[in-house]
Amino acid sequence: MRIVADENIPLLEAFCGDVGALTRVNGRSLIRDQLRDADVLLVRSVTRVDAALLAGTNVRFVGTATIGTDHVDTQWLARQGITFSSAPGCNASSVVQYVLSVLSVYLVRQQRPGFDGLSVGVIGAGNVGGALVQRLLALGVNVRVSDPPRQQQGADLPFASLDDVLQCDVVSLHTPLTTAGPHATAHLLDAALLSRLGAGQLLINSGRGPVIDNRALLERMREPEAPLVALDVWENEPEPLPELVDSCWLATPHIAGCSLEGKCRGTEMIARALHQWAGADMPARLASVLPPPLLSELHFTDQVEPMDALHRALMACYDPRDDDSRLRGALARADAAGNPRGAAFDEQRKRYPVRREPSSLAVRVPPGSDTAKGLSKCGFEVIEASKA
Ligand SMILES: NC(=O)c1ccc[n+]([C@@H]2O[C@H](COP(=O)([O-])OP(=O)(O)OC[C@H]3O[C@@H](n4cnc5c(N)ncnc54)[C@H](O)[C@@H]3O)[C@@H](O)[C@H]2O)c1
Ligand SMILES: O=C(O)[C@H](O)[C@H](O)COP(=O)(O)O
Repeated sequence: MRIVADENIPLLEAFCGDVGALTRVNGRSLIRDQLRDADVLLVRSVTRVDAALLAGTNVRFVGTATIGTDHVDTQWLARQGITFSSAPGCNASSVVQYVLSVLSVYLVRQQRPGFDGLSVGVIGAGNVGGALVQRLLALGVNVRVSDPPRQQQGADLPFASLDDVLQCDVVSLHTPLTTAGPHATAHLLDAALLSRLGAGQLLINSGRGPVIDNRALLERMREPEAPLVALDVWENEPEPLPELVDSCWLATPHIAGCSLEGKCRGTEMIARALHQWAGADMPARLASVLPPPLLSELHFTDQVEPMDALHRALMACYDPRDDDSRLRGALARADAAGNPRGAAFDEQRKRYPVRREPSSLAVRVPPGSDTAKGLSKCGFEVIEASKA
């Protein structure tokens, strides 16, 4: 079996080496000629998988190590009898970590005492948005959810109208990108809806870029009383509007889901599907290839304010300002050298530093304290000092 795979899917040799011979490729520039002898194609979100790429090839299995599937023409694959598999939920906790860290920096910036009393509107409450809602409710946040499909299914969530959701202090987008059907999300936030957001509000998009009309957002940000904006995803990646990047409070290169754990889960999920399709037994290797949890030096005493401890723990694990400054620096260097900005954007993703999720960080705290409770609610491994 010949497997062609994106060079940015980690650990494939360990997980799929027994199924076939692996050839690594740049997923962004992949063309049909490179798939002549391939039976299997494994991609990330940067490869458009459709008739233009696959017609006339022998590829019979396509896997994407991602949650999102908008880059794959699944209907065409089904018509051709090509098996398709994705990795639902694989990096959901990584995206939740990104949002919690962004919120924590926002709270400090706005000089708010903590999560308690903050209102957050979540648009799309599936694997990512649903997990975020549970974390936020546990932290005492006033959460409002817009997710018409889940509301129609009778899910138990604090549903509200889109109008009400847009009045929250923070609005966070977690829908897939869809262009058809009653709940299509392409340009869901258009000029009219963006005009309802005002100064002091924060808009976060870590779903898919085209869910917000990026030109309309740029126009809105040029007007008075504009909201703060944190974008991880963009229209026309890897070449977002330069002025939009400049106007954002936090600009990151589509890395919200890029924790080490999230990437490894993505690999494991498509490897499992591939083994099943090939009729082979899956090697149980994830535990042995993942680095162990960090042995943290973080240690909080009775003196620390719970919100201060939570902020410091979140930042110790992941500070989105680091990704923001790396992206801006890379784009500025590309501009100065006359190099393409898209290559600089992609390079930030390819060379992304190892990022661990809160569950991998052990924090020592006084037993039974509010600090212990807050850290647990954000998913940290809490060691109460008396037991340490
Ligand atoms: N930035 C990143 O690195 C990153 C990482 C992971 C996922 N994502 C994106 O996040 C998206 C969501 O991930 P998920 O795992 O939660 O997907 P999911 O399919 O589990 O959930 C999506 C939710 O959106 C809801 N929805 C659909 N149309 C809607 C609409 N018009 N308005 C409101 N809600 C709507 C669905 O009912 C569903 O509950 C993915 O499709 C992917 O595009 C981005
Ligand atoms: O949909 C997803 O899972 C994420 O958007 C994905 O992790 C990020 O894109 P990628 O690194 O796979 O290109």
